[in-house]
Amino acid sequence: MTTESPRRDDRSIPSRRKGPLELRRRQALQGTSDQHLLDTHGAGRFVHTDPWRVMRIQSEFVEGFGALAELGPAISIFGSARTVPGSGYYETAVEIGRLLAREGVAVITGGGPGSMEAANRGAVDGSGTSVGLGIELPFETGFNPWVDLGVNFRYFFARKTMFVKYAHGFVVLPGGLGTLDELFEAMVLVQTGKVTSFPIVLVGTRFWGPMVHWLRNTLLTEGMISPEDMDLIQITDTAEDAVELVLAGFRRDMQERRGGMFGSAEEEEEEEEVWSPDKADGE
Ligand SMILES: C/C(=C\CNc1ncnc2c1ncn2[C@@H]1O[C@H](COP(=O)(O)O)[C@@H](O)[C@H]1O)CO
Repeated sequence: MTTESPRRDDRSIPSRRKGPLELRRRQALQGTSDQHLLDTHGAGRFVHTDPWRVMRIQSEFVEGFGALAELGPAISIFGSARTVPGSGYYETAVEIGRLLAREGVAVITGGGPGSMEAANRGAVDGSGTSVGLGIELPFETGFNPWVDLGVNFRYFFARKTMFVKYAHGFVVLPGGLGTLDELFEAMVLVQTGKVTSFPIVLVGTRFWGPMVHWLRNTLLTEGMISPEDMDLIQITDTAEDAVELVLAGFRRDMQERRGGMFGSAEEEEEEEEVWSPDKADGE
């Protein structure tokens, strides 16, 4: 039995061109790169590959940097997503947001409910800039209504970079695992010199006291941290103190910078003498 060759233009045979290739039958049915890229009907397998993920991660950094570049001085405030309006912690967070706003300092939070909402609320109340860096979670919570500039992240690590990069310090209210994660990440960044002049203020001596006690009486006594690591955190009970402490570092920093730029020649010489690399080598 002889088989006739199909005609080149037989429309019943799937075919398409891809650059220099001409593809037919099953070869032609394996979607184009453009289709994979543009198809919005359901998540294609391709979007779950690691190279694709890298692009998404990159875009989170690009969008975050773009959105926050012009923010000016800012403080990140953390605390439980479960703090209820009217509670002491909630009201303290509102007050901290308000006082910072009145100092012309933007408030950055995780954009969620509880203490995040309270701090954003205070920032709006104080006519300041209220930022929320949201995180995509399995249970959608969305931004709290007091976020004026919201950026949503899929990846915790990209979001965490923004909390540190665009803030001059952290204020940490009582919270759970999310808050502890944010607190300890900041402590490690300061401890390892990845960020400098970065005050971390804990609010709530009753709540944080046992943790500070454990740091001192277990981690420090067992040699897991150095005595100076205990200086990474400061602790208070009032909104006023929290704002004073967190801005003291920032103000000192600004003064030092201004001193460096506008200080007297003697001061600059003195500074140079202290930090001379030759002197440091000789030590
Ligand atoms: C649990 C509930 C909502 C969760 N929504 C959140 N939205 C944004 N950011 C969040 C959310 N939950 C946790 N975070 C981050 O962690 C910190 C609070 O976590 P904790 O475990 O409650 O201490 C907070 O600073 C955020 O950055 C609805 O009840």
